[in-house]
Amino acid sequence: MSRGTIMFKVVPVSDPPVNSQKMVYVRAMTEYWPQEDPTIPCAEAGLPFQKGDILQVVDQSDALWWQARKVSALGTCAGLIPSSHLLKRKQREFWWSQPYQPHTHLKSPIYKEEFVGYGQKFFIAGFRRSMRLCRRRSLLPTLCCPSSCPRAAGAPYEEVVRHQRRPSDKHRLIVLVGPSGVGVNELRRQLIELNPGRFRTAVPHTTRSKKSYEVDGREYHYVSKETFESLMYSHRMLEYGEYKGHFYGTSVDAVQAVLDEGKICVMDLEPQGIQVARTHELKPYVIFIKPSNLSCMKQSRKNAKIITDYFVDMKFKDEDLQEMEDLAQKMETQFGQFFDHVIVNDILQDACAQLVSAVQKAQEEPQWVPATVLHEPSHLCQDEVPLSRPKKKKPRTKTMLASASLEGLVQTAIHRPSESSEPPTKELAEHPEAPVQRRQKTRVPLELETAFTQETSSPSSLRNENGIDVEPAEEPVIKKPRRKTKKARPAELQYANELGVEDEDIITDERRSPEQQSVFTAPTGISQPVDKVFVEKSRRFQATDRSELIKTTENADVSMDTKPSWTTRDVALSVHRAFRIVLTSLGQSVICWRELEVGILWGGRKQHPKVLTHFGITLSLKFLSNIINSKKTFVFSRIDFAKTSVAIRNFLALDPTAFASFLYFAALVLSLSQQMTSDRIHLYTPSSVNGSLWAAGNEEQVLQPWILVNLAVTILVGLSWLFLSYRPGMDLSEELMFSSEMEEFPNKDKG
Ligand SMILES: Nc1ncnc2c1ncn2[C@@H]1O[C@H](COP(=O)(O)OP(=O)(O)OP(=O)(O)O)[C@@H](O)[C@H]1O
Repeated sequence: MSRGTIMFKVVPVSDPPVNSQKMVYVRAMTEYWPQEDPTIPCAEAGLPFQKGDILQVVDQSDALWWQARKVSALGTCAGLIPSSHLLKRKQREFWWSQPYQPHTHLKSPIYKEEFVGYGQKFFIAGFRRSMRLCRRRSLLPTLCCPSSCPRAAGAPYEEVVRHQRRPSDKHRLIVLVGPSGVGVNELRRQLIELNPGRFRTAVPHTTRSKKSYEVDGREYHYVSKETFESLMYSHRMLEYGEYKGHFYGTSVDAVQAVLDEGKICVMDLEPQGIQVARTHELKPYVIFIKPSNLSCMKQSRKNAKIITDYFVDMKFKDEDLQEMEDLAQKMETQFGQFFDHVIVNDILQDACAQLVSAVQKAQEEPQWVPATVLHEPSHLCQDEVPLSRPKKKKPRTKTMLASASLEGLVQTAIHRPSESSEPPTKELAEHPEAPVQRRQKTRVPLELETAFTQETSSPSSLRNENGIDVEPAEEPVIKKPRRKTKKARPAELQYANELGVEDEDIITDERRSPEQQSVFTAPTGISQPVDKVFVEKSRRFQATDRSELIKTTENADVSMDTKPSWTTRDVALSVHRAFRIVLTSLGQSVICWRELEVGILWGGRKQHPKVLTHFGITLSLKFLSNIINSKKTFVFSRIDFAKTSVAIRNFLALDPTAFASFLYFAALVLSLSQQMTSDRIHLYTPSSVNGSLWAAGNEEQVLQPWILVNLAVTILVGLSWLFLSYRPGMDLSEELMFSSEMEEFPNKDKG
């Protein structure tokens, strides 16, 4: 259907296989459908791929369109795929064209502590606490997650190499990922129980204090908050969270310790944490545990229980299963490219068998691993695919490399990181990729990027080897902003950064030599910082003048509003304090009322002299004890009654606070023993009156023990108040409200 001149580019097949030296394997981090891409020069020649597919890139000589085939179908013809740079650009354009969607977070981890195989000789700590009930609480899921770094997330291809672990190497870390409730912990537990000598989990760190039955390094590593924070900030934590005011997390070193023992470390991670774990030292193998379909799950989870925060076993409801399925889908969409293996957990035994076999394969069979992980400690926010250009080796090595490359098997020892930075070999210099450097400095309008078959008559344009019309390197459009950039560099760069201009958008004077230019990163489409930036206003993006925005930023009062927002904890504390004030006031009011009562009774004593004299004395005593008793809320706030053993120990050690509390407690019990008499006194009517609770003549008999008990109560309360005055400022109630740890007990099902 094309008109005008059609130009074909015919490249002779070089000897032997096409560009074998440039054969690189990549994992697709996104999907691509050529039939839906209007910019592809020939949709039929396009190679569709999905996230996670491993592609063999056989030709990268074109800046925009590479040729590749799927490793799963190496016998087929190579097809066209967008180059890394072009695909990234397409992704950005696609992103901008999308309506605004608030970021949805996946759940974040918290930790549960649990014995496994109760009565057996090993512990498993650090199991996640189910988020089902407690997820509504405010947690601090501050995951240090480079995947949230848009640059890392945006890399469309990731270079991978085939890696076979040598028997002398440490084992690869096994990471299990899955939606809450799918059975991640169950499978891990089963795997470890199967062979505790071979599999282990990493011991997590916590900032909470050790319980009496715990051993440091067994359930947890107990560390100070400062130590924990330093681990966090030095990126030594694979993931961490806060629960009940304490930090919990699993460190790289804890995993390393298991691997150093020669065991296989099995841990579960939230998908956001996978990127952090992808290091040279851990080489994680990620297994996604996926729920089966709803009807199967209803059947298989008929008797399963959800372990909740409160240790109440609950059955799965339909909506739980639905939620699990939805979450699994979201995880797959967002993080599927990082999964090395997927296991559908339907029949538990089957899933467990699959897990054992997958773990075995991960350790003993060749696998595709990210090149960065294999070469050196990873650079977490590395944006582009490293895309090293394999160096042309001397004949002997070359054969070895070529054959290894062809087999798709490159050993660690062969593939050295230095290769990417090494200067090109002679052969490379002989066949320079057509003006690579010029392409780097050239801005190709997007519409021209696909103009393989179009003719252009622009006299000022050059034509690159692909027949793409490009503007010459010395073209003024490029030069102008470059000079400008140079002049206004400090301020502009600062604003540029504020406004999210990426480094690659800024033209500098540096000219990269073709030697440094990786064929993979051919940055043909370098853009310039434009005058307009898109700013989100009223839930959509609108173009705004960059200079205006800078002015606004300058003029705006940028002082941060550091006013802390109210947390649930603050509300609880305020309510507690308010209650304390109300209770105290109430106590004072009761005392006033007593005073009034005594007054009234004394006033009427002529009528009932005997009884009322007793009343007067006893009520005065009661009045005194009430004054002191009104403080009892505070007395009991000085001791943690939940920890009875500690309280008794303190009492025996004659700790004044514990002693005072026990005296109060005794006083309380004594006063309750005479409560009935107290009620009769309150309802006193002379025995002569019809319906009186008092029999004539026995008032004294009833009142005698009442007076004695009240006397004892008053003495006890007085004494305890004396003891308390040793430590007047102590009040544990607020602390206990939040920091009391729940005493857990073994789960029946699992015990
Ligand atoms: N295939 C299965 N068939 C039947 N029951 C299962 C299966 N897999 C897991 N279960 C049960 O489902 C419940 C939840 O499993 P588990 O605690 O392992 O989930 P999880 O993925 O670790 O979730 P969470 O992170 O919320 O703790 C457990 O009672 C477990 O025994």
